[in-house]
Amino acid sequence: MDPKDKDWKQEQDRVGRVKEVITAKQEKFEGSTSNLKEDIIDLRKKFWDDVTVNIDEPDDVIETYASIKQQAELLSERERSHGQYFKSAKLLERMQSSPYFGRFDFAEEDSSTESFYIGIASLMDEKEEEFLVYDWRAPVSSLYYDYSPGPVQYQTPEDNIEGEMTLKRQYIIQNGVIQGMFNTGITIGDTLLQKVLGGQATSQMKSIVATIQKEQNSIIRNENSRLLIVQGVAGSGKTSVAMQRIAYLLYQHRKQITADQILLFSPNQMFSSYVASVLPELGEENMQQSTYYEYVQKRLDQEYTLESPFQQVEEALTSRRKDASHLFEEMVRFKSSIEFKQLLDEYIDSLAKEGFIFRNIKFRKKIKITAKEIYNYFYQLNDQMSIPNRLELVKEWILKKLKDIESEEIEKDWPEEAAALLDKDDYMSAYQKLEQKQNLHEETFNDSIQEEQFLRSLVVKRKLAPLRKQVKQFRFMNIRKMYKQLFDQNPASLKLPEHWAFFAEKTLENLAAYYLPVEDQTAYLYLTDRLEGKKMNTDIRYVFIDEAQDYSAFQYSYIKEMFPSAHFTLLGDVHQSIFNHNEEYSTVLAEGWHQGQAVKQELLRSYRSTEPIVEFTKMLLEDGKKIEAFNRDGECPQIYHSDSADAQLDMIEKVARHRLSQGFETVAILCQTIDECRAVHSYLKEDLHAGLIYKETQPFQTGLVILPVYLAKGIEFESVLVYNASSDIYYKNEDRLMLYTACTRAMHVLDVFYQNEPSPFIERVPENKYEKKTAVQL
Ligand SMILES: Nc1ncnc2c1ncn2[C@@H]1O[C@H](COP(=O)(O)OP(=O)(O)OP(=O)(O)O)[C@@H](O)[C@H]1O
Repeated sequence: MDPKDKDWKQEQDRVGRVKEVITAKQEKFEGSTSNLKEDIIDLRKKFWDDVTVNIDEPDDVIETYASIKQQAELLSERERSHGQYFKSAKLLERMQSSPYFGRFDFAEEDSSTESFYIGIASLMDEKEEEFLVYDWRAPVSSLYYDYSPGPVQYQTPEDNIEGEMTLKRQYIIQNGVIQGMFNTGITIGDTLLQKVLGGQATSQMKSIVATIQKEQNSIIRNENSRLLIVQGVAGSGKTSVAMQRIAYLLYQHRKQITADQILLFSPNQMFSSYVASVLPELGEENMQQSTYYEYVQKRLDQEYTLESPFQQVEEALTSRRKDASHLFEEMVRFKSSIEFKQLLDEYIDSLAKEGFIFRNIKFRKKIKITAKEIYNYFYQLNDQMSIPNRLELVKEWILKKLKDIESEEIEKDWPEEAAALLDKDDYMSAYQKLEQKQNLHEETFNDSIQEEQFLRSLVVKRKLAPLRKQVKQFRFMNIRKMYKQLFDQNPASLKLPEHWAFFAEKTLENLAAYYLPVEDQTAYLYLTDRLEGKKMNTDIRYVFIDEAQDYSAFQYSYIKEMFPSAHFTLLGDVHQSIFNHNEEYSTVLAEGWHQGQAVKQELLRSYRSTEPIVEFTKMLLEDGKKIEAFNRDGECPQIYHSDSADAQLDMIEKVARHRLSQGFETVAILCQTIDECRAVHSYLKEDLHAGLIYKETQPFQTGLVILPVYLAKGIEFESVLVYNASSDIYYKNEDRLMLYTACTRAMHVLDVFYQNEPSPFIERVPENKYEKKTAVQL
């Protein structure tokens, strides 16, 4: 449609009217926020003036407490409202520039036609009577995403509404001016989607709210399933859908849940920062975000050197190149499986009868309670009780013993000596405490004997405090030795897998060095939790797992138990598994977790890459035929042959330079290993300013970057150069998936380089799907 059109003028006039309403609301808002701000400042300043502090009598203390609490609640209520106002003000600001992105005309049966305008938030008219804009998440808005003109229906909480859609229209509005307007047919504006997808990549993921596709909408709005599993091909919008779904849930259940009750497991920290701006852009707060590895680190980092998942891949790739034993792979596979979890369960059952390992309890270098004593106490408890319950009793028993130890120690010489060494501040605060105590007991004289006793007791209590804390944290049991015992004693009662001797040897070596590889981490946590009693998180209501194909079956089972009150959304792609867990993800896909409650959805259309790139990448897979490309034109992938390492590097340099000169803002050279990345990096001339990314903690950056494929997961680049896609590098099935992952990171252009022979996976791609080159002619 063009600006001379009559409709265009009418629409622009409407945008103008809506903007006026927004301006009026903004002014009203400013008034209320500044009042609120003043209120808050005032409240903070006068906090203590309005609180009655009196601690003379117990009743006064209670009153004082109530008064402080009331004042604090008032303050936090004002602060909350201010936060809410601030968020709404930001949304209004955004809507000033672009109040809505879509419209449809709809007539309910036997009623007249009404126009519905859809935007990032709802907007009422001046009288607060009619909707000028509907929030994209409102029930009626689903019509916009699900239907083209014709008969339609949608679901409200109460009813199913049917009717006729007579028009569907999309807008690009910038700074309050309509830049583009399209009437759309079957899918939501190919034209708009073309424009969006043809744009530049940034270091932050964008929201797709204006162009959500029908198949994506059904995932975003899925309400009923306890477990929603999405299998979506590369670039099909899984991450985008996850973010939109979170925004939808926050809107739909705004009275019941808050953003901190939603947790997203993301593949790495770089990815976490990549998606961090999507929700704020939609006026919502960010959910909690963590990588699984961060969770493991929080719990085990102090005791062990932990292998990161990326070190695990790197290790696997490097040892494979050295042709190291396939037994390593076998071990990782076994330890990631449910069979290992079952083996641990059997082992834990056996510990209920014998074999538990405790630590001696020492105080001032002397053993006060021996491990044997604790052992005897533990096993004389009723064996019908669970292990955690018995340990709870053991803990109480030890704490009681520590009380006796405290009394004995107070009478010894050392506390007196230590008391003499207390520094002035400590001494003064002890003295004040004592005085307070004396006052409370209405004793008016200063008793020096009592003072000395008080100081002794203070010193002993302080010295015992860390030990008490450790006991409360169950540190009196030796998990490490019990994990070790499983491997070095091979308990006869357990059914051990083939190659166990090899697994045991390697595990014992690692434990001796206080090194915990990825495949042992979940097992170790599981053992700890089963013994101590599970650390469940019942606050979290929704768990999202992105790159779900990279989690092992054992991890799934563990995560599921960790969040018993949560609904789960898993988003993954079996074709992008580079941690070798794709079999398990296939099992999760096939069986689900919660029998009968799992819903599976497939996304087959790829939006990220141009059609020629998708047509090429799908042929890399054995079963990629059903992947559909979105019709976006572009250059054919270029495949460069070279006959030496230097020639290849030389070509890479030239092509990277060319891609940058074409104006691409994000250009990535993807390699299999970090060593390769380093080699490429040191070859490139300095004026290219290539960034080397070798750690997952580095932030996403624009310009030219070199990184291993496994760190590029979930992320996209306008231009991708794949280094060394040669027959000796990408040849096994896992390599096929890695090559597919690498090539599917490209949005607009893809260049693949190899030396001597190309990977067999490239060879099977029909030659009309790419352009073969032996030299760089630009
Ligand atoms: N409906 C849509 N409208 C506009 N852009 C979309 C839409 N769906 C997906 N995209 C875009 O396609 C690209 C890929 O999306 P996203 O990263 O969410 O896919 P993915 O399935 O998670 O990919 P991968 O598994 O390959 O990491 C992004 O640039 C995203 O903005």
